[in-house]
Amino acid sequence: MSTYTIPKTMKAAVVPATGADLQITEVPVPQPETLKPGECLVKLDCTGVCHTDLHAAKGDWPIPAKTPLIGGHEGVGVVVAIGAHTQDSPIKLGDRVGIKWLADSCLDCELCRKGLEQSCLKGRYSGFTVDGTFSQYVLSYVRHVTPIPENLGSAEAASILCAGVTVYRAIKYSNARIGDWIVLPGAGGGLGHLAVQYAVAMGLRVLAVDTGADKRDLVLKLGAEKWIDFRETKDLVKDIQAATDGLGPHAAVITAATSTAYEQAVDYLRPGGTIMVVGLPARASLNADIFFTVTKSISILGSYVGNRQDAREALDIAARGKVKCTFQLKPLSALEETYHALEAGTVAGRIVLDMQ
Ligand SMILES: NC(=O)c1ccc[n+]([C@@H]2O[C@H](COP(=O)([O-])OP(=O)(O)OC[C@H]3O[C@@H](n4cnc5c(N)ncnc54)[C@H](O)[C@@H]3O)[C@@H](O)[C@H]2O)c1
Ligand SMILES: [Zn+2]
Ligand SMILES: [Zn+2]
Repeated sequence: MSTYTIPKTMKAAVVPATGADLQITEVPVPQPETLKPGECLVKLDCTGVCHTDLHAAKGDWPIPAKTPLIGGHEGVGVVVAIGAHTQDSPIKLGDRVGIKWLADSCLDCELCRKGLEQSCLKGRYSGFTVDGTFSQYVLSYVRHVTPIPENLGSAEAASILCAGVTVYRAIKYSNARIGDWIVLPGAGGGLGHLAVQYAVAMGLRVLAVDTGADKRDLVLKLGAEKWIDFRETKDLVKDIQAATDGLGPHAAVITAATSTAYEQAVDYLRPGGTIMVVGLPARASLNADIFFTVTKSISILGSYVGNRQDAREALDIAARGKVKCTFQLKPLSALEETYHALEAGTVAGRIVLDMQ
């Protein structure tokens, strides 16, 4: 079902094989008459670039992405077609919606019913197991696209759909309460700079850890109270504890894409503290000292994006102006250079691609 004119081909960034260079090329647009019930076609305004897209293209994780792959999972656009015979669609033609990492799930298994739909065994992942948003149109699913609040621009909303919702949920489950200290290793990156703002909005005191003057200036402007440059400190544990009343932070939300950022978390956290495992470095395992994890009563929790409700809450907070993504808008042709910049750690905030 569509009242829009849909072209036969579109521009897309394709990863032909794991680890291969990106190709910007013309690919077929899924046509409205081929959509199954429950599927929809979204014409994208823009899409954020998450470090996850780079991990997927490089094959960093134990589960490989599909190939050829169109990556991307922070897309915002307009619904231009809905599959025939779709029952009770929560969205209509012309609605502005977001595409997040979890493209679809069964909504009927125990995990889905309990709100852990991102771990559904039938889950489909944008830019990983199904094609994502580095293209002008994307096929998605009416039950999982996220309505975008009217007063939030598409480019402003894009990175809330992955980076925002992920850190919002991680902070929510970190057990940190108003007035507590939270340390954010990776604070100057895409996830991290939003984490600073969600944490401040929740009344937490933020110690930001990252590197370089650009990221320092950004996180202090966004409300971090203290800053440590991980490349300059001689003793990270001592400096983090000194910055947080001598006892260490109550929680750590680790969004760095390197395993070194995890190494000393058990040592610097306050007894009773929580480590939120968010950053997904390549082929990494957590090495936590068991004796101190026990005697300091440390909780170590994995946190995986967020469910549909988390996405709506994270967007609502952004729409009310409490959290603003700091981004640079670039064309799709800048994706390759964006990957190099993420690898080099030189992106403060986010890069968002203009798909029009
Ligand atoms: N758990 C989830 O559901 C989830 C969701 C989205 C992204 N991620 C993962 O989160 C990670 C971050 O993604 P991003 O898009 O924000 O990446 P990014 O590259 O924008 O940010 C990472 C930041 O970490 C900093 N950093 C590197 N080493 C550090 C260290 N030792 N200490 C402190 N900071 C350090 C970098 O300078 C950079 O600013 C990626 O691994 C991504 O795959 C996880
Ligand atoms: Zn992401
Ligand atoms: Zn399910």
